[in-house]
Amino acid sequence: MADTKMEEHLPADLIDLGCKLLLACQISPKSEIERLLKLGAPTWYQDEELGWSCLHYASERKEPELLELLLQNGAIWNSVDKWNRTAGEICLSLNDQQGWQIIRNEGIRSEMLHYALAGPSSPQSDSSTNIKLKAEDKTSAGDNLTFLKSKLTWNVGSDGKERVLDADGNGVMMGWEEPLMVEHVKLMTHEHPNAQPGAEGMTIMNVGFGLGIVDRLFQETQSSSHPKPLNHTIIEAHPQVLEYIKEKGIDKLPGVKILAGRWQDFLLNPEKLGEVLENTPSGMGYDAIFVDTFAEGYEDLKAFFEVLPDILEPENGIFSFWNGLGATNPTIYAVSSSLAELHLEDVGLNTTWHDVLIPESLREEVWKGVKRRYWELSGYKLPIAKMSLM
Ligand SMILES: C[S@@+](CC[C@H](N)C(=O)[O-])C[C@H]1O[C@@H](n2cnc3c(N)ncnc32)[C@H](O)[C@@H]1O
Repeated sequence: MADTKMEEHLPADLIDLGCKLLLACQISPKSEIERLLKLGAPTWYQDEELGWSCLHYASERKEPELLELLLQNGAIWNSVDKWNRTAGEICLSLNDQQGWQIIRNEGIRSEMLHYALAGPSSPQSDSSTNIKLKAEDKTSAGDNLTFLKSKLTWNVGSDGKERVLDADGNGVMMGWEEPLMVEHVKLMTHEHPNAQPGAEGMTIMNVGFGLGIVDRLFQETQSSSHPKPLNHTIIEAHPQVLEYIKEKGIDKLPGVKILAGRWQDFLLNPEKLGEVLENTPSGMGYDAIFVDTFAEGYEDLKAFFEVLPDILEPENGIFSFWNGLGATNPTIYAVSSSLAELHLEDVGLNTTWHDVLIPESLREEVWKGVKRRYWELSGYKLPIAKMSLM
């Protein structure tokens, strides 16, 4: 957004061209916009009043070629206005599916390119145009190691549901997510051969205990006719959550094994990986793996994807994860979900998406007393991924 301090350092003629481009994107023909771009008009420039970029203004015109022209000339697909809306949201509000797809596709292209250029082992590189799927702060919600040292509080929210908050008042796990966890568990277990009557039971790995909702559901889905999990491994890193697990006797349940530490300590360390696979019959990998941690970003999730071929049972194994990154904005959420699908494909997994509606009532009451709202959408995209058969 054009802030006055920044403008002091910009050449006056660049600011002038930026303002002209914003105006041209509202009222001028494409030829005039092309002329300004040739003169070097900055496509990243945003006005002060609304925080709108040339792409926001152009989105109101429903002219696909104009959006393409601006994107080809460096317009930033995910720059947000004062209300956290990208140009994609302007298209959605005008029911312009074509315009929205152009912006979303540019998001996917640019994010994939970013990761391809960053390479598999480079440090967390970043650029102003790529999605900030990780807060850049060192507070508890933005940094995993800070979070793991912070003090947690268990309480009941005004929606009557239990929740865990971190030291800064951010929701680590909130009871409103239970219906979504129910869907995850259903889709991961119902059709699996090892969960059918008479079968031996599934081998399950859950990363991140939180309130233990998903773990309770994994135990409960097995009825008198369906077997309980044969093995249920939980990886959890926060010392207070580990205490809570002991207090509740979760670690004493048949088949349950607690691995105390970060998932990175177990799964990215070849010596420990053997220990993790010992829990599965003939070391072939888990039947179901679910990941839902806290204060981790897309880079961490992608690193998790990369170990899946070593830990997921290849024939019928099912992987799913809490799909919460970018969920404060529909366009960014769509791009981050597609990015995950493409990166899962890179490691040999096919993803199907299940759309789950989140009722309005669940979206309001729950946030009282919580510092940072992490969910703004009416729907949840639930991923189910399996090894693709060659
Ligand atoms: C959102 S909660 C999980 C909620 C859980 N799915 C449920 O149904 O209640 C996240 C959990 O992940 C744990 N965690 C965070 N980072 C972790 C890491 N790197 N490795 C293992 N556990 C982690 C947190 O301590 C917290 O208990």
